[in-house]
Formats: sequence, C-alpha cells, structure tokens
Amino acid sequence: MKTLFFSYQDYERPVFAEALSQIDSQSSQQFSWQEAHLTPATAALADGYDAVCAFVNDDLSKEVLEILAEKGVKLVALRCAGFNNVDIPAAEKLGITVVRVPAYSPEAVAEHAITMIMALNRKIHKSWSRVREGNFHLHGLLGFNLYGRVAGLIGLGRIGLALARILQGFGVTVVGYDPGMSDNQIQPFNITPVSLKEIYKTSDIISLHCPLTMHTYHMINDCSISMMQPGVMLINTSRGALIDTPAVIKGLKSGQVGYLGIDVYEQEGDLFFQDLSEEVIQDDVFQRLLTFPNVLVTGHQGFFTREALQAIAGITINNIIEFEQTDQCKNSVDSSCLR
Ligand SMILES: NC(=O)c1ccc[n+]([C@@H]2O[C@H](COP(=O)([O-])OP(=O)(O)OC[C@H]3O[C@@H](n4cnc5c(N)ncnc54)[C@H](O)[C@@H]3O)[C@@H](O)[C@H]2O)c1
Repeated sequence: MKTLFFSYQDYERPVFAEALSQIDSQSSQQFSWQEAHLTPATAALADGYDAVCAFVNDDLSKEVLEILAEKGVKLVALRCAGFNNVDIPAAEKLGITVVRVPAYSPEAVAEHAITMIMALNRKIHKSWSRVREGNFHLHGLLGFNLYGRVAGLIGLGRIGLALARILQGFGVTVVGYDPGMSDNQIQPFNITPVSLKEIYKTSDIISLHCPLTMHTYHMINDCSISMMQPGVMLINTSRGALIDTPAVIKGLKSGQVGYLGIDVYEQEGDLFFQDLSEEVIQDDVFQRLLTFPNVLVTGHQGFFTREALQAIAGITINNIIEFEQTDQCKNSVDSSCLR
C-alpha cells in the first residue's frame, strides 16, 4: 500500500517510523511525505498512490476528492479525530473510504483546555513578560478561585468528560449539554445535564467540546453571547468555526466576554502549523484578537503531546493496514456520522 502524507511536519516522521517498526506487515507499507497542504492545486501529487493521509486543515472538498479518485486513490486516512474538512457524501459517491483516529488522547486536549483556563484566569501570559522586565507589580493580575465556580461543557464526549474530571478536582460544579447523551448517561459523571440556554445563562466558564457540524457552526454568536454571564470565560479547543469571531470581538470590547482562550480559529488554515514570523499577517480579525489582554491564542496544539502523537501514528497505520487487508475499517466515517 502506497500512502502519501500531506501537511507533513518533521516531528511526525520519526513517530510514524517507530510505530511502523512495531507492526508485522510493515514491508507492505510505503510512506511518502509532502509538506504541502492538500488542496485542488496539490491533489494531483497523489498520482500512483493508493491512499492519502491528511490532517485538520487539508482540503477534502468534492473538487479535491474527484482529483484523488481520478488518480486512483481509494483511501483517505485522517490522522486526526475531526472530519469536518471532508465532503463525506462526495467520498462515498466516488468510492473513497475515509478513516480517522476517533480517540488518541482525550487527556491531551482536556489538559490543554485547563491550561488555557488557568493561564487566562491567573494572567500567566502577562506576568511572565512582566517579571522578565523586572516589573513585580501585581496590578492587573487579579484572578479568581476556580473552586465553587460553574463550568458549562458543550459536548460530553471523550474530551468533554476528561475535562469534567479535571475541573471536578478543582471543586468546580460542572454542567453539560450533549444531545447525543441522555440525562441518565450524563449524571454518573457528576455532571448536571442542562439545556444549551442554561449553560449560557449560568456558567462562569464555557468550554466547547462538540464537533463542527451544520448544527454547531457559529453556535457562539451575538445571540448566545448576549445570554451569557457578564465577564464569562470562553474556551474553544474543538474547531474554530464553532465561534463567530467578529461576534466574540464585539463581546470582548463590551466586556460581556471577560476571557477568550482559543486553540483553534475559523481561518486557521492560512496561519497555523507554519512560521509566519517574517511575514505581514493579512487576517485583520485574527490580528484584532491578539490585541486584547484577556485573549490567549495557541496554534492548534491541544493534541500535541508525545503520548497523543504515538497513538495517532499507531492507529493511523492500523487503519491503513486494516483497509488494505479487508477493504473496510472499524474507524471509517460515513454519512451516518453526520446525523
Ligand atoms: N485542539 C485539538 O488539538 C483537538 C484534538 C482532538 C479533537 N479536537 C476537537 O475536539 C472535538 C471533540 O473531540 P472528542 O474526542 O471529545 O469527540 P467525541 O466524538 O468523543 O465527543 C463529541 C461529543 O459532542 C457531542 N455533540 C454532537 N453534537 C453536539 C451539539 N450540537 N452540541 C453539544 N454536543 C454535541 C456528541 O454527542 C459527542 O458526545 C472534536 O470534534 C475535534 O473537533 C481538537
């Protein structure tokens, strides 16, 4: 099986080589690496490959999938959990199987979310640069106790539940909304099941852990922000387009949003996973976000722990081998996953 990796980063190759060395059928696997994102302009590079391996910001629209199918690609192996960047019905029509890594380390992302909550609350990003300049004033660094606060989690899958466990360790009351889970399924985790409106109205901290779908696109918008507690903390480690960024900027300017921590951004495909330090960033909305003292942005690094990378590599290789040997895969994604 010949697989072409798109959006390759040099930290990935040794991890995949190590995972491959532990698998019996390694000899039948040939991997090639391409730094370019998968786009309509680069899709033809997959000519002669059986599979492409793609990441979060690769374009797997109908146009790209048609080119891949024409070049003989039968498998799209996502080395991530989210599949919002794939036109699944188009892949089905073209006979391309799409597989993903449904869970590799929910703790990695949940721990990143709590890092953002704590750093924003205690203003670590400000105090670090202040101390380096010899300024030991505490003015402007006032935080709040997490203990006794209410956190609303939207999405109670693997990552949402991992974050709930961490927050409960701080003495935080966790309320949650997940249309895929019944109240009886939620309650054993000591989470109070509530409506989305209730989350917006009662939470001091709101953290997003649902997938990006047509139902969740821009769920954080002018209307939902207006329902929130003044000064609310918003955390998004899921997908950028859950948030209507101009609406959040309005909320930050008025003080309705007191803190924003994002590891993902709707237009991140043009920015993240590359060094743009010598360039003028053209995205004015993103640049505006960076001007707020109460905004913390990281470049989609929630997944980025050693354990998670190893798990991603192992599961991706297993997915490719399972498809090669059986023409199917337990981690495949089809239209039923979109409902
Ligand atoms: N920042 C990162 O590096 C990173 C890494 C991995 C995953 N993610 C993102 O985190 C998200 C969650 O991952 P997970 O592993 O917990 O997924 P999961 O599939 O285990 O859980 C997602 C949960 O969201 C629920 N859900 C679906 N629609 C919803 C809605 N409209 N409102 C509320 N909940 C809804 C589902 O029922 C499910 O329980 C992924 O979709 C992905 O986009 C980000």
